[in-house]
Amino acid sequence: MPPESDDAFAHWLAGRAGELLLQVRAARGHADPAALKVAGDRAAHEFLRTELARHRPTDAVLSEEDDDARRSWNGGDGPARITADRVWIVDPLDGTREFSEEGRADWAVHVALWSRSATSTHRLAAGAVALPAQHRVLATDSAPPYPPAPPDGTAVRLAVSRSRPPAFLTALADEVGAVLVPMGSAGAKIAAVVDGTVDAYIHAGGQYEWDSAAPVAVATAAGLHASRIDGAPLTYNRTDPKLPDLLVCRTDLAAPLLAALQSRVAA
Ligand SMILES: Nc1ncnc2c1ncn2[C@@H]1O[C@H](COP(=O)(O)O)[C@@H](OP(=O)(O)O)[C@H]1O
Ligand SMILES: [Mg+2]
Repeated sequence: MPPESDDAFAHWLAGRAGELLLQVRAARGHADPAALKVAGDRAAHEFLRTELARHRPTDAVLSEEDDDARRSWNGGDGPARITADRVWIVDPLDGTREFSEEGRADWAVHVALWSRSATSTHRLAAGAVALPAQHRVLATDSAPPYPPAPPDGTAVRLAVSRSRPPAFLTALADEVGAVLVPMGSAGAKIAAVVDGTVDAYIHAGGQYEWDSAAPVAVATAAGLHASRIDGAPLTYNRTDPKLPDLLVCRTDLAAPLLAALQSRVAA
């Protein structure tokens, strides 16, 4: 039986889905990357859906792999999650592209619980990010420590999408004296901020709630800054699941990075 508390359950779910993904990867190999992506997405999604239905039958679920997941609900009859008090926001396989590439470890499983009664602005009551190929799970049930500050004089290391980096980031990096660190998966990038491998993660131009919910729950549990790139709070379980940009960083970097982002956001 899985653990009872929501935090520990999220940790368990993400870890088990991650083990399943490692098995799918080992069994299928990398000869057909497109088929491997589909098999991984489906296996992790079905596992999460089944276990959530079994152990949290009255909670709603928003999963990237649901047919209508990307739909924006403007009035009318929305899905149960819109009025639900508790919604699991899951990305069964974040960094699908990297999962299909041999040897890469920058892909993740995201499991977050949004709760209407949570007091934080993002209302994420629990979260877990499994990094199966890195053999670790970051989760709110084992609050990660705040990352160590790098030695003085070290350039700011800025994690950025490998495949869809925001166009303005090269100029922004020049402005603040940062180096860009391309990496796959929002979860893997935020995990790299949590463990101090990089100092910040900036994304813009498109993403959905499931791409950031679980990693943001873990990052804020560690005391890190997480917001939209204009400084507004990240909010979840909205009628439109698009959440196209974010900044996650050490708190001492939030003000200078938001200031540098301000002109780009307005542009
Ligand atoms: N412009 C965009 N529009 C929609 N989704 C985007 C996006 N840029 C990144 N993402 C999503 O954010 C996640 C991390 O992206 P990246 O690895 O490029 O940093 C990926 O999730 P999935 O792998 O779950 O699809 C990717 O699809
Ligand atoms: Mg994703």
